Amino acid sequence: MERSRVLLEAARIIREQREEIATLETINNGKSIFEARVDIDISWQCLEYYAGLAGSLAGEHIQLPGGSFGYTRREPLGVCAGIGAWNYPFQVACWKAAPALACGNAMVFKPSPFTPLTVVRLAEIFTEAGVPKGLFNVVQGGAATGQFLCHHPDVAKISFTGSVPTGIKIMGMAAKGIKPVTLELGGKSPLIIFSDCALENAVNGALMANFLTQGEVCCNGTRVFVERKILDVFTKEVVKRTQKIKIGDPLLEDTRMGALINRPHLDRVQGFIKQAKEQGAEVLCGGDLYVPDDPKLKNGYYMQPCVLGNCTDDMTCVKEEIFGPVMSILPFDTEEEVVERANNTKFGLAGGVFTRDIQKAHRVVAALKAGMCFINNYNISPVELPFGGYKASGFGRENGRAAMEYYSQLKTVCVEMGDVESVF
Ligand SMILES: NC(=O)c1ccc[n+]([C@@H]2O[C@H](COP(=O)([O-])OP(=O)(O)OC[C@H]3O[C@@H](n4cnc5c(N)ncnc54)[C@H](O)[C@@H]3O)[C@@H](O)[C@H]2O)c1
Ligand SMILES: NCCCC=O
Repeated sequence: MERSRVLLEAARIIREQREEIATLETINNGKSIFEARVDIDISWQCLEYYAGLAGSLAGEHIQLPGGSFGYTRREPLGVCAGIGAWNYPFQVACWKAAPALACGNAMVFKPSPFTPLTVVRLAEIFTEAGVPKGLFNVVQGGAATGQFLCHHPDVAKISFTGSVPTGIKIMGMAAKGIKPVTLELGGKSPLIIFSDCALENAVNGALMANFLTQGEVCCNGTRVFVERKILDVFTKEVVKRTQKIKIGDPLLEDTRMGALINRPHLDRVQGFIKQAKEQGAEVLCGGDLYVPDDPKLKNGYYMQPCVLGNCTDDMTCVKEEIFGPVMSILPFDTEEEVVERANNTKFGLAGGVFTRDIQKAHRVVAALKAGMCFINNYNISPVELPFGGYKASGFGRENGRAAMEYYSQLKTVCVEMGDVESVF
């Protein structure tokens, strides 16, 4: 209950300072202030949620013959290392810190060197809220600092959010120390639009699935499978809406797409579009650099959100995570065919389906090999729901009750009520 009170106080301070933290996050990452506010809201909700669970950590009582019994205790792991990506800097830190602290652990958090700012504010807020000195710590740095944390003998667990190649290295380092690890990695998720969907919702869902945070979202539904019967009408509407997305200064109220994280990443995303064209995809809209009118923004890392048509499953843009505002549209004819194609990927983070047929919706998500599935919506993040991947997208879960298991360990106590019968 004491941990709960401190987390609730931290959540209250975040709510109170929402605007200031959101502004800092926009400067940190380049996402629109509109979205940064949502991220901050999800962050304080996460702290409130785990404040609610902190007092519920409990074990089991198990009866044994002759009045003996056993019981289990959920105990903290110790010092947990959190290593974060740059796309949701404050939110990722809260998704790790809240369950870690609720379970009684300490955390050392390393943000991405591209977004060092807001997690420092989180540490200050924890201190103001009453988190004891040294319980939540921030270290800045890149790969070398991350490696140091993973190898450190006092670190008991590693919770990592980032790319698959780095995830592989983290798992290797964790293996050397026999440390449990949570891996929240990348994706190339399918979004399946059946012809019996509510079209406007499906179009909204496709935009949500592709263009939040400049498309730099791990669970984005970037392979948009559309039933051929509605391919033209759906595509036309998606293109029309994509062209209306307001790009520019992320601190302006009406901006809905800000700047990508840095020049090399922007060049990488542009490279994927160039390759898509070479492989036969058609750019239906966007894809070019965007130069805002404001002269102070002219060297910013802006691009127009892009919709690709004429895509096939073997194209690089359909197989690899682009992590930018690029949607690939793929027609399909039957449910069986689309499920098979949707699952034909090394990733398994998320998936979505739009249909009015509720039986079909549940049948399809049951068949998807993905950890986070949406029916008739996409990319909302209720903190009550466990989030995490299948296959190369990682394992372990953040959010929901499930995360408590990943930040605690189970001790079993066996209690003898009779005499000891020795076999010797
Ligand atoms: N599944 C999820 O919840 C989730 C959420 C956000 C982002 N992501 C993924 O993250 C990726 C983008 O983020 P990124 O470019 O920051 O990823 P990244 O793997 O390059 O870096 C992630 C973090 O790991 C650190 N790091 C890099 N090399 C390291 C090493 N050898 N040892 C220890 N730490 C090291 C970085 O400094 C950074 O803090 C995308 O693939 C995206 O899908 C996943
Ligand atoms: N809504 C946050 C999703 C985290 C993945 O990038």
